[in-house]
Amino acid sequence: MIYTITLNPAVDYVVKLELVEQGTINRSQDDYKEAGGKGINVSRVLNRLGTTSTALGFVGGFTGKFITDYLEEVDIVHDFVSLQEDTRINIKLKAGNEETEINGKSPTITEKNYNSFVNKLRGLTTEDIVVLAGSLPTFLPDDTYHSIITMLNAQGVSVILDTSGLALEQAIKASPAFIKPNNYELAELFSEKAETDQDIVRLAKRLHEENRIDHVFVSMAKEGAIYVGEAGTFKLSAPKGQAIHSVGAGDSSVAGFLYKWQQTTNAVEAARYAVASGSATAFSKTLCTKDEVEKLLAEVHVTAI
Ligand SMILES: Nc1ncnc2c1ncn2[C@@H]1O[C@H](COP(=O)(O)OP(=O)(O)O)[C@@H](O)[C@H]1O
Ligand SMILES: O=P(O)(O)OC[C@H]1O[C@](O)(COP(=O)(O)O)[C@@H](O)[C@@H]1O
Repeated sequence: MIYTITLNPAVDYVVKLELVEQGTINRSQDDYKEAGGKGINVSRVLNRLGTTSTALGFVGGFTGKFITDYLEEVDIVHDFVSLQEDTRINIKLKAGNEETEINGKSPTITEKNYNSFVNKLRGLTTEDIVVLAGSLPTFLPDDTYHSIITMLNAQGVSVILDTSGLALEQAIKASPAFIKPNNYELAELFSEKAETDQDIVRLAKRLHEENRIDHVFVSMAKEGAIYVGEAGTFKLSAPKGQAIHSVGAGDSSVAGFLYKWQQTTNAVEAARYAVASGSATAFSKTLCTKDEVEKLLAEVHVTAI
């Protein structure tokens, strides 16, 4: 069974307009709300690809209810711990071609809340895969993912990780099976430039070899991705197209990789599917559908480097 963990979910409030003028009233041309947060997006895309998963983490208040109602509507099983305070709202502003994000602050998570959550992971086994994705709520320490991965590795569970900053820096020391930093997150992690393919390959190889991470998938938005892992080192081009809304593109890549890896255990095919999934989301108003992904697959060119 696949479990996605979103410790800091969000209602994404997407607002579209031509131009934002500071210090005056702006009116949106289109706006809508999405059940978001990285693990939840992974569950949503897996669901669209035809794979079931259970969404775990914390939700609270009317925004939390919005998320659980939505998941129930689309038949995604969830088992969140309920919080007293509201789940955050993240503002995703698309003004012309420019995307600006204001991610809200997290609700309070008590020790009791956290322990209830961890207890849900104790029964997982080698049959299970866990996706840990997104930022950590401010109430949890930077080594939270590190502790969860250590615990799950000891239970024989495969862990996929998509996070950034200090949470990522700590978590990689516990050797998750797969990570998906983007090129900026990779540069931040090593406090080094990650501008050329050579820079990215060198840093990704360090993660693969020194941190014993089986699959390192570095996403690079419209430049596609670089994969370093047991299967070798590959550059994957992204299909060309009109980016409509790229929020969730990274989460779609994670879901795409996992979906194809489960079917084939072929890392190159999984990486190709990951790029097509990310691009299909970037090219649509919301998260990708299976049809949209499969139409783009032939446009992802894989080169061994
Ligand atoms: N403008 C774009 N054109 C084509 N593909 C894109 C574009 N933006 C994102 N993607 C696809 O989505 C994937 C993830 O995007 P990226 O922006 O790197 O992730 P994140 O959202 O995690 O920062 C890329 O590897 C690529 O396949
Ligand atoms: O947990 P974080 O890092 O604040 O990110 C949360 C945001 O990321 C998203 O999951 C989108 O992520 P990506 O664009 O990286 O795929 C949004 O749904 C959510 O608002």
